[in-house]
Amino acid sequence: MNSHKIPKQHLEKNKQTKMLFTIGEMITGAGSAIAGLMVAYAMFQNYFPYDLQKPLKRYSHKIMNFFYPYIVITFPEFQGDRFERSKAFAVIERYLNKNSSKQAKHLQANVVQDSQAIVLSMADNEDVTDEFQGIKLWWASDHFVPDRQSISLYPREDANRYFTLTLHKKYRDVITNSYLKHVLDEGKEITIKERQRKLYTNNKSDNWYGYKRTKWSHVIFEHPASFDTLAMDPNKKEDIMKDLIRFTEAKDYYAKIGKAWKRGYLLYGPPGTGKSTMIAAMANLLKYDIYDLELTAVKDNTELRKLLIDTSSKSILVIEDIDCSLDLTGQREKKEKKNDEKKEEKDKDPVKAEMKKRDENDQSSQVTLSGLLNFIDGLWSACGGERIIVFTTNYVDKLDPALIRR
Ligand SMILES: Nc1ncnc2c1ncn2[C@@H]1O[C@H](COP(=O)(O)OP(=O)(O)OP(=O)(O)O)[C@@H](O)[C@H]1O
Repeated sequence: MNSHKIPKQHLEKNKQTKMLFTIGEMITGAGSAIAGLMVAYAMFQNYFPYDLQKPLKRYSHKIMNFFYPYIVITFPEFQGDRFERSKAFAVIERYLNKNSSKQAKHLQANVVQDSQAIVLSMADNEDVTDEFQGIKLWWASDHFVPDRQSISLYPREDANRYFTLTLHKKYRDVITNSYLKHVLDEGKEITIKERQRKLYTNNKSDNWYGYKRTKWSHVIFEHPASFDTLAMDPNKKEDIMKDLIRFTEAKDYYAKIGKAWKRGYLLYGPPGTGKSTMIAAMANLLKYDIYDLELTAVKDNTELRKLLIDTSSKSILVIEDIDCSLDLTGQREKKEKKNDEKKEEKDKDPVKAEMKKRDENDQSSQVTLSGLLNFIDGLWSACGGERIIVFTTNYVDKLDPALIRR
């Protein structure tokens, strides 16, 4: 018997050709299936009664959901009246940044307000994976174009970006309870780290309302002072730095002992001995903003509270020259004395006394010591979270003991 042996090389080549053939067939098959589906969908849209389309779509969606084991959560970039960018979207963008810059091949570079660096985020149709407590999750970025044709002044009307998070049904609780909080916390942390730090000062309440309403005005904070350049006893310097760092890491401790996450410092000494420089060094060390509160521009305790509410966390609130800003140096006795004098004056010339009173009210701040103490240590002090309050004075002996005791 004659056996005709086919060479091995030939066999391999044949095999490859066959495989290519099968893949080719598969692609052609898939292509025609998709084309078929598209034709069917177009016919469905054109010929199926419009009123029946909606319920049919709803039911098919329900059936799909029953078999589909994943949950998809959408985070749109713009919500509500669409003029304000969703804070959650911005924070998620920052969070995903760390994964997307490694995993995604197509990135989008944005200059984000208040950020000192260019923010890279994944472009549309890109996706990245994340892992949380051993659970795998998928984030994707996309956009949709609204069907309605409307004229809008809004530049992004035609491109509504959104992120989707896909997870398995069985992890729903872990993800909604812990993972999303983790994403928001970490995203916020990154945002704060990369933000351009600011130096704020309070405006008079006449500017708080109307078109340009703002309680605080700001400039970019770029003071070069640091603990390295500060001339002071190295041990004291070390103590202060450690104390500051400990404070920033003590969120749980403050929560455990039931105290507001605050820390107060009183810097005192003759003019030009480095009090302001120390504050700048503190802000640079902790990467905090500074709110320089000009107490003489604050009318009363209510305004003081409003200003406090309007500050952000991770900031140093500075009240410089507290002895000059407010008459806290034995203010109570002085007031009594003044009241006696006023009574005498009123008896003599009531019109003149009233004029004087109005004038005084216009010029001087009505912020009281108790208002200030409430601001530092009372109920209102708890709002806003992580914050350091620094007072400076040239004359520590003149201060009311109630202020120093805190
Ligand atoms: N200990 C210090 N280390 C480094 N620089 C200092 C120190 N003390 C003072 N200076 C320098 O002296 C100048 C004045 O300091 P600074 O404004 O911080 O003093 P101050 O105590 O806040 O004064 P004031 O009470 O008038 O506000 C700054 O330019 C600062 O650089």
